[in-house]
Amino acid sequence: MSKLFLENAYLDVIASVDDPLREGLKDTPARAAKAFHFLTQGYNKTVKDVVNGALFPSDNSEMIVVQDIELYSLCEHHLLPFIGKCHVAYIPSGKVIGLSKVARIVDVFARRLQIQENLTTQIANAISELTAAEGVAVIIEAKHLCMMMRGVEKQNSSMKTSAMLGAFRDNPATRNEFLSLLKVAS
Ligand SMILES: Nc1nc2c(ncn2[C@@H]2O[C@H](COP(=O)(O)OP(=O)(O)OP(=O)(O)O)[C@@H](O)[C@H]2O)c(=O)[nH]1
Ligand SMILES: [Zn+2]
Repeated sequence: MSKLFLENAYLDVIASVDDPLREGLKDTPARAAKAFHFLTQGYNKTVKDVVNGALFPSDNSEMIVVQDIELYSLCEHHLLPFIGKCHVAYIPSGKVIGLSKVARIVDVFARRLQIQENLTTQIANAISELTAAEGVAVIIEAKHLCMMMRGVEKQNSSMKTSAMLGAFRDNPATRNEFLSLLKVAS
């Protein structure tokens, strides 16, 4: 989508409630277009690009947990933010992934228009495909502004979603180990 198209769209949005040419608002369409482009940058990225080949051979076959990855996304129903934390675990099978790349993969999918359930599954599937791990688990805990600052206006509820693949789905002991590791660290 062209930058100008987006700026004009924001101009119309602002004009529906205020004078878009008044001093305080005159640069807002350009700023808002830039911000929206940033918030949806995941559409311009692929997992392969962000991982940049950072997969390393390893004999380790124990659970690896990356916890409390901050997450900012936009709900596809209202275009309002949902904000929270993502926890990722995997059991490697011959290779491990660069630590920062786990967070980068989260952002590839979070920086799109999303519902939390699909975001969770997409992250898990991407890590599974990339690493061919024995198992992958993803948990997201998030608060949705569409439920807080409008609509039902509940300030304290949050949603937890999970995706469990491979050993995490098949083996309750593996799943429990992951859940207790999260508790120990929090
Ligand atoms: N399952 C799920 N629902 C979401 C997510 N983000 C927003 N929603 C919900 O999407 C639903 C859209 O419902 P609609 O009735 O079409 O829209 P609405 O009239 O704005 O609904 P209210 O929010 O209840 O005022 C709402 O229940 C939202 O809470 C998400 O990530 N997952
Ligand atoms: Zn919403």
